[in-house]
Amino acid sequence: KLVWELLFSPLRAFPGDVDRKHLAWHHKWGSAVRVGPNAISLNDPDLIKTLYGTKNPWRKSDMYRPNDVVVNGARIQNIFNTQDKKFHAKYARPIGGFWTLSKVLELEPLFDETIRLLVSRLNDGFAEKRAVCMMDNWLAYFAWDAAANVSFGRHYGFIEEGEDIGGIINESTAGLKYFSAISQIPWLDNWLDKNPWYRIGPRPLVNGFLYTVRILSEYQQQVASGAVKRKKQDLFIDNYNGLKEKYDFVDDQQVIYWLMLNVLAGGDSTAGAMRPIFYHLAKNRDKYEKLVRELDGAELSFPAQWKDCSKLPYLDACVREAFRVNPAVALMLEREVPAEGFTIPDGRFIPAGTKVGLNPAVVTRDSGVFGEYVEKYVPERWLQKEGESDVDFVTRLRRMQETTDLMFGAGSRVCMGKHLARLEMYKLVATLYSTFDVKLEDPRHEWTYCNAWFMYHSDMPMILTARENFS
Ligand code: HEM
Repeated sequence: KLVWELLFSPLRAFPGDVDRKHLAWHHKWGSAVRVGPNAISLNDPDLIKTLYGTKNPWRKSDMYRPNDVVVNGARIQNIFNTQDKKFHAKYARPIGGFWTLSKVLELEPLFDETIRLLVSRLNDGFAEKRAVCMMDNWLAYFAWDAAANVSFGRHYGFIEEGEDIGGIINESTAGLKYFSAISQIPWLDNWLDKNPWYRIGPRPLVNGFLYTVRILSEYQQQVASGAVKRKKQDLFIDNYNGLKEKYDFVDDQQVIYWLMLNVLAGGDSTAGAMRPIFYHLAKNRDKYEKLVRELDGAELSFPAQWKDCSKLPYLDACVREAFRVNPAVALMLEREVPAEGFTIPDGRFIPAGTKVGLNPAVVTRDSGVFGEYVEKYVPERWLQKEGESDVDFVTRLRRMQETTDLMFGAGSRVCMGKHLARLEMYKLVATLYSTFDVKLEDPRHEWTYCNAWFMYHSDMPMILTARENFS
C-alpha cells in the first residue's frame, strides 16, 4: 500500500480537474498549448473533422494503452483502446451493425423494464418516505443495470438493492482514476499495472473480465439445459454468440471481450452524462418548469417512448446544454500527427508523431460556436432565435451539436454506444420528470467532481415528490 502511494504520488500532478486547467491554459496561451513533453492541446472546434476523420483517421496515441488488460501474462487490447487500424476493423466491423439506432430501438422494451423498476424503487424508497435521495448514486445504479439488461437480459441488482453490490461500480471508478492519470504518462503503466513481477494498482478491468466470463458461462449452461428464459428481443449476448457461426476467429473468449465493453463502457459513461442534466435542472427552476410544461403537453406514455420524447425541442435543449456545460468525457482525445505533419490554422507547424487532441470540455466553451454566457446553463441557445432564418438556425444548431457530441468522440472511432446511451437518457429524463417533482434538498448546495476520463460528479442530495399524474 505504501509502495503504491509512493509510486502513485507523481499522479497527483493530475488532481482530477484537468479540464479546468486545459481551459485556463487556452485562455492564457491561445489556440495551441503544449501540455506534455510531446503533446499539444488544440481548442478549435473546426479541427474535429481533421483529427477525428472517417477517411484516413489519425492514429490514436499511446494514452489509451494502459487500458489493455493482462490475462495470463498476455496484454489484451480492445476496440476502444487499440492503436492498430487493422485490429480495429477486424473486431469492430462484425458487431457494428448491432449498434445502429434502428437496432438499439429494438431493445427499447428492455429499457422500459429498467425504468419501471427505478421509478418504483424511487417512489417507495424516497418519494413516499420523503427521504433524501442521493441522485448521483441512483443514476449510476440505473445506468449499470440498464447496460446489463440489454447485454445479458438481467440486471446486476443495483437498483433492487439500492447499493453498489460487490463494489463493482467503485472498482470500475478506481480503474478509471488509474487509467485517466496514467494515460497522461503511459510509460509509467509498464512499471505499475503491467510490470511482470508484481502488478501495482487497482484491478477493475480484470474484475470486469471475470464478471463477464461468469455471466457468459451461466448463460451457456442455461441455454444447454433449456432453462434460459428467452426475451423477445435478441440481447447483445445472443447477437455476439451468433457470430461464432459466421467468423472463424469468434469464440467464447472473443464474445467475452466484446461483452466486456458493454460492462465497462456503458455504466459510468452514461451516469456521468445524466448527472449534469439533473443538477442543472435543479439549480435552474425556471428551466425545469418550462421542461415539465413541455413534457405534460406531450402526454407521454409511461415509460416515455423514444418516438415521442426524441422530438421534444426543449427536452433536447436541456439535455444537450447539460452535455455542453459538463461533458461526460473531459480529457483530450489524443491522436498522433500523421507523417506529413500538420499546420494549424494560425500557420504554426506541428511535426509528425506529436500527440495532439481536442478536449470536449474545452471546445464546448467556444463562444464562436455557442454564443454568450458559455459558463452558464442556458438551454434556450439550442432554440431558434427571434428573427433567425431557418437556414441560419439549422447551420448554427448542427455546429453546436457536432461540437458538443465530441464527448462521444467522432469519426471512425466514435463511441459505439452513442445511440444506445441517447435512447436510454432521453427516455429516463422524460419519464422521471413526468413522474416526480425533482429538487435539490437545498437549492444552494453545490456538487463536487472528479475528472477521471469520465466525469464523476457526486454529492447530489435530492427530494422527489410524486406528481399527480403518477400512475
Ligand atoms: C453518455 C455515454 C457515453 C459517452 C460520453 C461515451 C464516450 C465515449 C468516448 C469518448 C469514446 C472514445 C472516443 C475516442 O477515444 O476518440 C467511446 C468509445 C466507445 N464507447 Fe462510449 N460513451 C458512452 C456510452 C457508451 C455505451 C453505453 C457503450 C456500450 C454499452 C459504449 C461503448 C463504447 C465503445 C465500444 C467504444 C469504442 C469505439 C471504437 O473505438 O470503435 N459507450 N465512448
